[in-house]
Amino acid sequence: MTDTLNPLESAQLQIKKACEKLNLNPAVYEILKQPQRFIEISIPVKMDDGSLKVFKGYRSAHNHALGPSKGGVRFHQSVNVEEVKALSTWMTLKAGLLAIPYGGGKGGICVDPKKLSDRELESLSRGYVRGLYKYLGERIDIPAPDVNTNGKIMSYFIDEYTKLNGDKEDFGTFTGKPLILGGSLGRSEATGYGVVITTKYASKKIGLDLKNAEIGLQGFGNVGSFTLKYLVEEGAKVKYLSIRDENEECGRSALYSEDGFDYESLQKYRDENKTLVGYPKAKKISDEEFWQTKFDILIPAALENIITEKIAKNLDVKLIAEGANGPTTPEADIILKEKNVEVIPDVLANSGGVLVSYYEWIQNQYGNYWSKEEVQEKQEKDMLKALEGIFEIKEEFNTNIREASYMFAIKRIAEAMELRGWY
Ligand SMILES: NC(=O)C1=CN([C@@H]2O[C@H](COP(=O)(O)OP(=O)(O)OC[C@H]3O[C@@H](n4cnc5c(N)ncnc54)[C@H](OP(=O)(O)O)[C@@H]3O)[C@@H](O)[C@H]2O)C=CC1
Ligand SMILES: O=C(O)CCC(=O)C(=O)O
Repeated sequence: MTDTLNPLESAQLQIKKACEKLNLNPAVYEILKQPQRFIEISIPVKMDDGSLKVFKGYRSAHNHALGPSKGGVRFHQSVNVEEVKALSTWMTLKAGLLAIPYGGGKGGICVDPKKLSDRELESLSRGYVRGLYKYLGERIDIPAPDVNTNGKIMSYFIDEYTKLNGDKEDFGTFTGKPLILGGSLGRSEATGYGVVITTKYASKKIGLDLKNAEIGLQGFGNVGSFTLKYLVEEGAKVKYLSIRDENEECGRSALYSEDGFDYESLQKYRDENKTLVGYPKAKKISDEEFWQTKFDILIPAALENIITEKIAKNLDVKLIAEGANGPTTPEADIILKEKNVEVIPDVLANSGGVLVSYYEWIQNQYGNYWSKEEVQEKQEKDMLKALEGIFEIKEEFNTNIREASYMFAIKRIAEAMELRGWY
């Protein structure tokens, strides 16, 4: 069997299985298998050397049964149509399982932003909004950060959007903004914090002691870094970290620290060097050694299709928490199931990001801002509610966490679609 590596097919397969298990009207799957709206744009950018480059941009609004579309914008050289569609599908499920009033959205630009100057990046970001602004809005479609985008990009987005939208300062049209532009405390931390909430919950369910667990993490960006920070706050140690390493043929290597990594020190090194390659307080190990390590918990928090069939066959792990979107291929997922590895799926594990984006959107509507403690307390409460509902379904249907999460989310989305007369 070869890995298909198509994230949209993978999302469709998972939805189909959940719909069948719930014995839903086949119309539910027919509606959910494709986005309701998909837009492709070309963005011309005048480069610093005087030349012109045209970049491809996309925005997918998967399903608006529960409310406006919501989801991040990714700047990466591998962004493509299928990927954006799949990512928007997963967003619909995240909103469904958290019971927040959104549909799924996602966007991206096919670009390696590390190769652009600050001016080129700003021009590209503004071009993205110029191409799409008619389809964005706090009641239509609400973008946020994802891979290689951040509060600075959201600031360009909001500024360009406001200019094109008759100077209406609808700050709720974008989330993940800097605090001064209506961002929420706790949003930067939210996805990693949520990964830790779900990991702690699932570890307890399967009798794993987080404090003594052997933990491997991949990625030290927004999600990976805060996952590490909050794991350490829980008293856990992360000793293995898989990183991007362009000196290696496979593009990756890993770091090993006997005493466990320290968040501040990694962050400082990465800020100064723009990479973790050469981090002095750890031993470099190969990508191969990383995947051959016996882990209790493995947290992929970088990109999709990382855990392939080949990797899954050799993995020795008890629990996987998918911090990234789509890190496990469908074939690998079958193998993990056969090996009784528990997997907290992306739609649950990393749903803390969109949850706190929702809080940001609420705060923008009221112009009234919450403390970080209030945000995190509410995040924990809302995520525990979803976890409890999902684990009830897991037990009732004797299934795994991925399928139970899909079923829990789809039940709510299907009900909304039926009430709206869509089937
Ligand atoms: N940000 C959010 O709120 C949310 C993000 N997600 C998902 O989480 C994942 C990570 O997103 P986010 O943290 O925001 O993105 P970032 O761009 O902040 O970080 C990505 C990280 O992955 C690393 N990386 C890239 N390629 C590889 C590789 N081949 N091997 C190992 N590490 C690699 C990057 O390293 P380097 O810095 O060296 O390039 C970086 O540390 C994505 O799948 C995203 O969709 C899901 C929900 C919400
Ligand atoms: O905060 C958001 O709306 C975006 C979150 C996101 O893109 C994701 O969960 O993948």
